Parts: sequence; structure tokens; C-alpha cells
Amino acid sequence: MKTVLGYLRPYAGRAACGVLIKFSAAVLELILPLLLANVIDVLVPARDLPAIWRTGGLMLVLAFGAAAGNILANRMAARVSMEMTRDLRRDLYHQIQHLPCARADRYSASSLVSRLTNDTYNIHQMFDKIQRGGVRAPMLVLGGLTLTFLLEPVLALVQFCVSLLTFLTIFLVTRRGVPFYGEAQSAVDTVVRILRENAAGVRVIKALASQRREQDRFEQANRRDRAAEERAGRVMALTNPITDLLLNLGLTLVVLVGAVQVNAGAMPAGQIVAFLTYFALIQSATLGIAKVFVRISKGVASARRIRQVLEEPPTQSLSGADARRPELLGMEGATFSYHGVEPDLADVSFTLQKGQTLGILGPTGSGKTTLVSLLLRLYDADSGVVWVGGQDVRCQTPRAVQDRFGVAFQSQSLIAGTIYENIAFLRDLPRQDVEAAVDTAQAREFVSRLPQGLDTPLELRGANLSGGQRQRLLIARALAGRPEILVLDNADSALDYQTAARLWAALRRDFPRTTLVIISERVASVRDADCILVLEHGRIMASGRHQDLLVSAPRYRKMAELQMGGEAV
Ligand SMILES: Nc1ncnc2c1ncn2[C@@H]1O[C@H](COP(=O)(O)OP(=O)(O)OP(=O)(O)O)[C@@H](O)[C@H]1O
Repeated sequence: MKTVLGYLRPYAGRAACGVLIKFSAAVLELILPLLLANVIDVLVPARDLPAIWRTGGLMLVLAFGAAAGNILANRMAARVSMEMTRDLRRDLYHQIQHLPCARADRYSASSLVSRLTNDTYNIHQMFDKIQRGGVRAPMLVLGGLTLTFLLEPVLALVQFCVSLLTFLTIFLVTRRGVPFYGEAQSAVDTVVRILRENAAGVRVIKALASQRREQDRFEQANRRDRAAEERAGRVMALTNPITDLLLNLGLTLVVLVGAVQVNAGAMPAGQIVAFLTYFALIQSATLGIAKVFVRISKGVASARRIRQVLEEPPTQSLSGADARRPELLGMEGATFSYHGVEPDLADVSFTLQKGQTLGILGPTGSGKTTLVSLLLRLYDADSGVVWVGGQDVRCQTPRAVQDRFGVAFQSQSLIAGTIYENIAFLRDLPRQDVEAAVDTAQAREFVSRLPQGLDTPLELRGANLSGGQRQRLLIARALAGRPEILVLDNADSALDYQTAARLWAALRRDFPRTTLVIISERVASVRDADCILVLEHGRIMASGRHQDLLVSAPRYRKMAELQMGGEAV
């Protein structure tokens, strides 16, 4: 909460000003019943018509003044909470963007989305309510009680007891309801996750006729969310009926006790009207406090979830031995596990000189992408050393490591924008570099056929392109920055053999000094590499050049023969 409260600091002046206006409006509201009692008890019996008109006019001015003050203060409150939430959302977004992958995995993407949307909304609502009702309501309760005690202590005591009972009810109910809101918010995470998965895989779902199953899955998550909200709602729903009951009970008591006091000559009859007005004011203010409590309880649960993310160290720390290595990149006994149980990469060692090509081959799930993720310092190895640019990656910031790379991951997607924007990808690249990348990536052939060429708009995820066309644009994106090291993760999986062969030839011709890391399931794509790593279950089963592996690694040979027939040798 402290972290989130800090976001109010830049707007504290405006918030205080708004609260002061609310305070003044509440004072005006508190004066009104006193004037009313005076009219009934003094001016009406004296038949002083001019004074009655004057007091009536003054009451109107006070009522309008209070309303105008409340409107102004509410607008100021809305602005302050909107602006502070915008700041909070901006910082949270920045933090999420820079969160190390291992930590982002722990939260899950949907939970991060829900923190950025639902939870910041709850914070907005909480601060809005606190500014609107956080001062006015307690002020009306305290001021109202004090004035009534000054008017008539016995009746005031009745009022005080009913108000106290109302407050305790609200407090206990809210305390019981708070944990359910946390539960409901985590259920919303699941709903968001399923929605995201469905939005991303809508074609697959349709193609596999899985809509029914997906609908059931969504329905299940939706039901869980509803159940959690219902539990919270069921507890919180007690508030209004109980407070309404107490209000009616209180009004009856005020009239009864007031009548007894008037009969006994202890107070004038007009004060009963003032008491009734104060009582209604106090009860509605107590209800206002209840609403503030509900918002606070939701907001506090959200603030906790936001703080958790905000307080994460945004990048991996710098450590490791600073010894220089002669090779550009490599690993020495690198071992890594995503969940700290079974290693997903075990004891991997290799070296690669500048300008050389590394081929990584292996069945699905064998750790090929994981190996590259360690090179990019998306994750840190649990043991062993990973170095890039001749230096242990742990001595370098992830940004410094990643700046050396151009990467085309198979899971990457295109954004809504033109082809040019997708390739430049918010980098300030010369147009000719983008054009050259399109040529090398073998994308020219289809881009030039489009009426607007590079300026053709793409739909989200490149839905208006074929799989192979999308893949070539992703390769162009990786090439356009002319990186020192180029990583292509299954970049040819959607390309026919001829296009793939042209791509490899163009890469060697146009980027002769670039170090290449090629992940592929095709032997043909890595056969010219200076070093080929054959991975299985996260371990290197064989490594070397193509010709050497044909001799030393029977499984590699078998794979090459299966895929390439006589061309394998
Ligand atoms: N973010 C992640 N969190 C947890 N486990 C993961 C994660 N990414 C990959 N894994 C696991 O690590 C292992 C290796 O996965 P990896 O993606 O490196 O394989 P791969 O050889 O690149 O597979 P493919 O050819 O299918 O892309 C797999 O068992 C996979 O389930």
C-alpha cells in the first residue's frame, strides 16, 4: 500500500484542496438542520415572516453552496485519482516490460494483464472514493453527533448508539468480505488467461472444431469467478439491509424519545425535526463510510498485487567472473531448469568464433530454444558459464547482451501496422536497411506484388498473410538491425525447401561477418555450420561438423539420410 500511496504525492496539494472544499461543504450541510430548528421553534411561533424568508433564503444559499462545493471537489478527486492511476499504470507497464523472464513466468502473462487493468482500476476507485467520502462522511458523522449532543444529550445518546451499531456492523461485514475479493481477483486472472489463449488461437480452435470445449473451459473459469464474486457479494450484501433496518429503528426511537422529552418540557418540538435531519445525515454518512471501506478493501488487495510486481528487481543482478574469453560466444557446463526440478538443459558446453555458424538440431522439447534463451540472458544458468562477446553474461546487463542479437523466434508475432513498421519495429533504421533485409529474407517476391508494397497495412498477428510470408517478415525484422549475432529459431519451418535454400545462400552472401545461430529440425539448414549441436532431453548427444557427425553420430546420420537421402554425404 505504501508503494501505491507514493503515487498520490505529486497530486497531494490538489487532493488536499479538494478535501478542504469537501470539508467546507460538510460544514454548510451541518448548519442547515440548526437553521430549520430555529425556524420551527422561534420564528414560526413569533410569526416573524421577514426573518422566516431571510432564513429560508440563507438555507437555500447554504444548500446550493454545499452542492457546488461537492461537485467541484468530486471533479478534482476524479482528476487526481485518474492522473495518479495513469502514473501507476505507466510504471507498472514499464516494470512488467523489464521483468526478467523467470519472474514473469512465475506470475503468468494473464495475471500481469489483470494487475495492469483490474487492479489499477480498483486503485483508481479506492482513491476516488477516499477523496470524495473519506473526509465528508466522517466529518458529517462527528459534526452531526457533536451538534446533537449540544442540543439534547439524551436524544443524542440514542442517535450515537444506533450510529455505533451501524458502524460496527459495517466494519465486521467488510472485514469478513475482504479475503473474498482477493480470491475473486485471482479468478479473474484465469478468465483473462483463457480469453487471451482463445484470441491468439482462434483459427486453430475453429479448425479443430474445439469451440464447444473452449466454451466449457471458459464457462468453468467464469463460474469460478462468479462463485468468488458471489461469496464476496453475499457477505457485503448484508450491509445495506442491516443499515436500512438500523436507520428505520433509529428514526422511530428519535421520534419516540423526542416526543417524551417534548412532553416533559425538556426540549422544544422543532428540535425533533432537526434531530431527524441530523439522524438521516449521520446514517447516510455512515453508509458512505461503508462504501469507502469496501473500496479500500478491494483497493488494498489490488495494491498488494501491484506492489508485488513493482518491488521485483527489474533486471538480473550483475555478478560472475569478469575473465575475457577469446571466443565470441559459448557455454561451459551450463545447466538450467525452469522449475528447479529436472534440468531442461544439462551440462552444455561449446564455443563459437566471430563470424562462425552454430547449428542446433534436436527433437521438439529437447532444449534448443532454452539454450538460446540463456545466450540472450533471458534466463540465467543455474550452474556453469554462458558468455557472449567474450564475457560472462552475468557481468553484463541483459540489455547489453541482447543488443548484440537479432532474433527471429518461432513464437514471435506481427503487430497491427504496415510491413515497414513491422520490420523496423520502432527502431530508427535507415529505409535501405529495411529494403535490404526484405531481399535477404526472400520476402521481396511477395511484398512487391502487394499494391502498397512495404507500406501495406497488416492485421494483428499478420492475419492477412500466409505462414511462410509472416515467417519471412520476422526474419527480415531480425536482419534489419544488422546484428552482430543472428539467431533464427526454426525460421525455415514454414518455408518450402527451395525458398529455404535461397534464404541460407542469401544470408551467407549478404551477412558474411555475422555470427549465426540456426535452430532447425532440418539437417539441410545446418549442414554448413561450423559446429552442430545435436540435443536430446536438454543434453548434447553429439557435436561437430556435418561430415564428422555423419561418421561419429549414428542417429545424426540416420536423420540426415531420412531427410536428404543421397545428398546427406
Ligand atoms: N517458459 C517455460 N517454463 C517452463 N518450462 C519451459 C518453458 N519453456 C520451455 N520449457 C520446457 O523446457 C523444455 C525445453 O523446451 P524448449 O522450448 O527449449 O525446446 P525446443 O527444443 O526449443 O522445442 P521446440 O522445437 O518444440 O521449440 C521443454 O520440456 C519445455 O516444456
